[in-house]
Amino acid sequence: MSGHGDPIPMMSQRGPGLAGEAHVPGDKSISHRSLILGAMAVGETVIEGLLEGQDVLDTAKAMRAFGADVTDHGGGRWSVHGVGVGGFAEPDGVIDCGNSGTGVRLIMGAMATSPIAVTFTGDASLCSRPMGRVTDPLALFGARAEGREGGRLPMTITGATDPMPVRYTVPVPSAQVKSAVLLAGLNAPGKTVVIEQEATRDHTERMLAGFGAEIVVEETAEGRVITLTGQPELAPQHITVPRDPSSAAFPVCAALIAEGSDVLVPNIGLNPTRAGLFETLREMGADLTYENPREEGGEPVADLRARYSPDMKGIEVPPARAASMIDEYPVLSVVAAFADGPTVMRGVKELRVKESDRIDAMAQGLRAAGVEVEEGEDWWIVHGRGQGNVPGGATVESRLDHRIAMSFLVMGLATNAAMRVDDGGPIATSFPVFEPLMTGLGASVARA
Ligand SMILES: O=C(O)C1=C[C@@H](OP(=O)(O)O)[C@@H](O)[C@H](O)C1
Ligand SMILES: C=C(OP(=O)(O)O)C(=O)O
Repeated sequence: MSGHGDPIPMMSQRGPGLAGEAHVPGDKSISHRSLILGAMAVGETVIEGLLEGQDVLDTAKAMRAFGADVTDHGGGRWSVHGVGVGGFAEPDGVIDCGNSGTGVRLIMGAMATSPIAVTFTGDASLCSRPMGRVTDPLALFGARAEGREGGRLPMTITGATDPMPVRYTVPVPSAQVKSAVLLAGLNAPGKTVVIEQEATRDHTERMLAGFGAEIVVEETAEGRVITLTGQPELAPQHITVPRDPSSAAFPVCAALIAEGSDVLVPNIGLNPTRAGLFETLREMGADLTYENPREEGGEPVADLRARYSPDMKGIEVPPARAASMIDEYPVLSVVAAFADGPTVMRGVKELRVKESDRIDAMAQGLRAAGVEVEEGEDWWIVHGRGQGNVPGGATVESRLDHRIAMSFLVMGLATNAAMRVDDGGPIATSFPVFEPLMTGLGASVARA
């Protein structure tokens, strides 16, 4: 199990409101995939705007351990000299994916059809998360996994020597599982078919097509059927990473709840498989607009403008939207506390197996801040108190979970008394510039 530095206690409190432009970093999902597919291509892939958060840096390190040449040119520009599909070398040491579920699961898929044995580990959070959801389908290709009970890290995967293509229906709505199977399918001869009943983020499919793989996506009565032809030669790409909507969520939600705010968050990727939060906020009555909508690098992009919205109402979030905003429920629950009436969130069992059990982590912190929350295994309800009526004044545990830490720091910008988190360290996994970005907008967020 890898370590984590000394805790960084942080606090936030109400101030004059947020103003200005918030330039959030590159998309985490797309950054991981750029490095992994770059490492599986032949030749030099150039990546602009890579997220330099710890999760992605751990994936870069792993790609080097497999033999790819990964170089940081500064200013977010990186290059990867790939080793080709099936060209991964057996790493000398353990692959430590830190806090990153996406990193470990995608890399397991990428190596599972090569004849190498790889031991994976991570921090205490990652070592508590389920890996069976990935190792089960990888076993169908012929890979073997040996780990701790319950399919937990540390775990050694021995890749298939004679991989077979598979047909697999993903049993949980998970882009990580879908992607692991597709990446494994790259080095299996013939057609690998993945079926998902609920559409999840489709960055892997889009990027595989961009690298020249033969990939067909069909909407059928069975679900979304993705067919990948194995053993292509992937052509290196020039990738510009759009800015992360999951990071944009924090300054956007802060502006909606902090009195007097008016914030512009430019160049945000609005792929429909990711933009569910913004639709939900608009349905709640948020003053949130998409300015200058356009297409960049095959992804829809717009500038988001968020203004203080004192009259938001609680709503029932459509469960069908869950996958498109799965990482945004923690910060949505904060906004819901400032809306009038209940916000009902159903069909969200996956929240219990993220970096923390996010329903439990948010429910406990919200209650400590004076907000009533009800919960069940796959649902929760936040009873909004309305703007100006949220007490706050609590210290909450971030549980090695960046989104929990950032959500409560956003909350403290509008509660009657300051909010504190015991450890803001995990924020560096996805949003290393969170603190200067927020203070640059005038928010009172600080180490405490
Ligand atoms: O594929 C990805 O990049 C991700 C998929 C989601 O996880 P699941 O696949 O577990 O839902 C999401 O929560 C995670 O932050 C990133
Ligand atoms: C769930 C998340 O990431 P991962 O699964 O990659 O750890 C997240 O970033 O919210």
